[in-house]
Amino acid sequence: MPAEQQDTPHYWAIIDALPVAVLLKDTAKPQIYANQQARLLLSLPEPVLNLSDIRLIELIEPDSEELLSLVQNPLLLALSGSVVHQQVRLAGSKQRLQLSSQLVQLSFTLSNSVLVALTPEQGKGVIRDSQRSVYDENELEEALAFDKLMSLISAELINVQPEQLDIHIEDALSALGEFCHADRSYVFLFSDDMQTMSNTHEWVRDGIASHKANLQQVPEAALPYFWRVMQSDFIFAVRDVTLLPDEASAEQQEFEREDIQSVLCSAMTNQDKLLGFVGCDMVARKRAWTASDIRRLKLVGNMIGNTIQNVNYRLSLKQMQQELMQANLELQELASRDGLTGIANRRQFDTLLQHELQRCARYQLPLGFMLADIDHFKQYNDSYGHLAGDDALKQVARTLSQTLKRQGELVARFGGEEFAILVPVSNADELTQLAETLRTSIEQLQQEHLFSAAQRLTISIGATLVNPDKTTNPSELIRQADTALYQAKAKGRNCFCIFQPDNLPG
Ligand SMILES: Nc1nc2c(ncn2[C@@H]2O[C@H](COP(=O)(O)OP(=O)(O)OP(=O)(O)O)[C@@H](O)[C@H]2O)c(=O)[nH]1
Repeated sequence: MPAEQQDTPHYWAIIDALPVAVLLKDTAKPQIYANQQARLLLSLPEPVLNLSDIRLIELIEPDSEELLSLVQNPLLLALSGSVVHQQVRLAGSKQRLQLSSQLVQLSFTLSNSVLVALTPEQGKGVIRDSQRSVYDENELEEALAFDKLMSLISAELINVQPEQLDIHIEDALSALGEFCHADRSYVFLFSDDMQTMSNTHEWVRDGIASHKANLQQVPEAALPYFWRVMQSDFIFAVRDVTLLPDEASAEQQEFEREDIQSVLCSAMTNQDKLLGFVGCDMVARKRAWTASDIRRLKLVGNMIGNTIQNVNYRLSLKQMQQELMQANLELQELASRDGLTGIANRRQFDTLLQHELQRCARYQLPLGFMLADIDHFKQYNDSYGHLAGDDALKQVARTLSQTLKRQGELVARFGGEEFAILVPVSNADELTQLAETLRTSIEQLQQEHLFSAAQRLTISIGATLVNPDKTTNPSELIRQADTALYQAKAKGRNCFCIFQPDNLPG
């Protein structure tokens, strides 16, 4: 086994004894080694650390006295492979420290290592550089331009409509690719069960091949090393993919297939859950990713991750609302139907009658109303049984409904074996014709009823025609139709009567 794959590098004894605080990380491995001086300076109990231990070290920007956020944390940036030279102060200490990092190719290792030295301000660090600021002038201008562009894109993303989301994400990716001088930039999302990842959005420089179509539902097993590093460090920064360790052979093959020389990916998270990642590839040449590249990538990743979450929340809220509305409609429908016959029930009828009376009063239209009642239904039940009675009710309901098909016509179960019928007729003749049609439609069913005069199932109908005004009372209409029905029963059944104001029951 090569030396750099063992738990502690064999050259460690030399670094451990240095009189300067040094952190060392092999870029291909998650562990970070702190030498004796670093352990003393940073109060670290163990020499082997991981990135989460480093996140706990609070650093302060000594001029502004501001606590450095995770995104600006120079220790994390340095250990992720960026070259950093920056003054910092440890929380709780007054001493200014010079934090300097360097990527080194140690002759006895295969991959790159990052050396981070923390030296007192006046001291001479082993890898201390000239006193240059983190950014040179060009970088500063680029950083400003990028930030301006991002604030424009993020403003548009705040209330982005779901159908516009892809365009805005692609804009952000193209800005990221251009400013990081990359050849490709992209977004991958993990499936909910974290078993696969899919390339959802991509930007490619002119002349560079796209691989998006082949990168759908890529299983964890296809890129195990990448998956592991991403889950533990939330960042995957590789300057030269040929220097990846042996355990990353699957990744090396995939990078080769896509002609990738350098790659940089940063996780998109929501409350510590990995949603996916945003990344950049170098195809034409290698690139030692800078602190600015990482900052940009994290910014774009956060922006896209938050927007996707936001759109998903809004979509699921909308879907929930629609489901609720649908359930409500179904409930309303259920509450307005008669359970046995399936036609409108009394409650629905009352609402519609009120509505029709008002409509006809407004437009000065006549309204016809009928009550239809099955003849000798008690005897039908008694002779053929209650279930046969139920079937007869269903059959009558279906026949009446099928006979009345015109707009505005309504048949409802009024109660027991009685049906209420609303018809927008224009005169008494029309009402008479309709009543006769309904009566014969039941008679023609030829449903046996030996205890009825016609020897078959029949109905009697009481009908009335009104010219409603604002004062017309629904119960008056019902009373009139009921009076006419009583007359039809008295006349011998299987017939209809139209209400006449002077025809009082007798
Ligand atoms: N099977 C069944 N019968 C019902 C239902 N609702 C009411 N009935 C029956 O309908 C019958 C109505 O009887 P009555 O009001 O005496 O009238 P009728 O026998 O039809 O006599 P006329 O109306 O005078 O011709 C009763 O026996 C009720 O039990 C129902 O949902 N199913």
